[in-house]
Amino acid sequence: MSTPHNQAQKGEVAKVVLMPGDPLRAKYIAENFLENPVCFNTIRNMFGYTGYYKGKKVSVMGSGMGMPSIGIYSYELYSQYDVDTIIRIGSAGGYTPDLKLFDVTLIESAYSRSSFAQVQSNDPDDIQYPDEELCQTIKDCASNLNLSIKPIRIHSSDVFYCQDDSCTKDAMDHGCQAVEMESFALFHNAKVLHKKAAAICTISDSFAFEEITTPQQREQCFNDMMKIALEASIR
Ligand SMILES: O=P(O)(O)O[C@H]1O[C@H](CO)[C@@H](O)[C@H]1O
Ligand SMILES: O=c1cc[nH]c(=O)[nH]1
Repeated sequence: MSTPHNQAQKGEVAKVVLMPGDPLRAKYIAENFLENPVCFNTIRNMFGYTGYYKGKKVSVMGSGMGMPSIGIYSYELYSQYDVDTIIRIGSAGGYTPDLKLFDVTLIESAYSRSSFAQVQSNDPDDIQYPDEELCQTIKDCASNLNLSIKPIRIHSSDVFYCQDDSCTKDAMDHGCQAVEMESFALFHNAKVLHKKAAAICTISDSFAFEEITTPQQREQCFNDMMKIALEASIR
């Protein structure tokens, strides 16, 4: 079997998939954290790998940027590859000055003005939620590793470059502390397919101060988030 977007055969993908937006972040994790990683997808360079972490089978695959992209990959993983759990491991822009570069956040809810949920299943909710038990596991793993993880509400935006700050203001009025582009759709797909999803994001830049991480850092330096997600994936 294969799909138009994923050439993996059934059984080549683990029950748990870690999903960064950047396919090169997926490659980095596979090559640096997994034992015996095998690449199962190269279509559109959306690399996917399955290997072993502490003896347990784990997959890692890029989602691409934005809700249409993660919408396709996550739907196929859940519905055609029998994946139970997807943990997004993303980057996010901080809205508030208390979120510093490299802070690791746990997404406890995702607010969006996207039509993704409405179009996908007539779901009018503008807030989507991750799996509570999985979030608790992630918090426990962070604590066991002695790493800090900040619970936040994320803004899942359809637009990276906005013409003015009205979209940011609206999101902050809805309690969002940072922005990314995928969690809302991932949580929605998990909900309609009765699967599990969570998201961990590392702060890569900020609307409150000038500093910014480089593309290379976003690919290879978010190791705390990667370790927490890997530990959670085998629990
Ligand atoms: O680093 P990733 O996981 O791609 O996440 C964030 O980075 C991209 C924008 O630069 C968007 O996909 C956003 O959600
Ligand atoms: O979507 C994103 C991700 C990181 N930083 C941003 O400003 N937006």
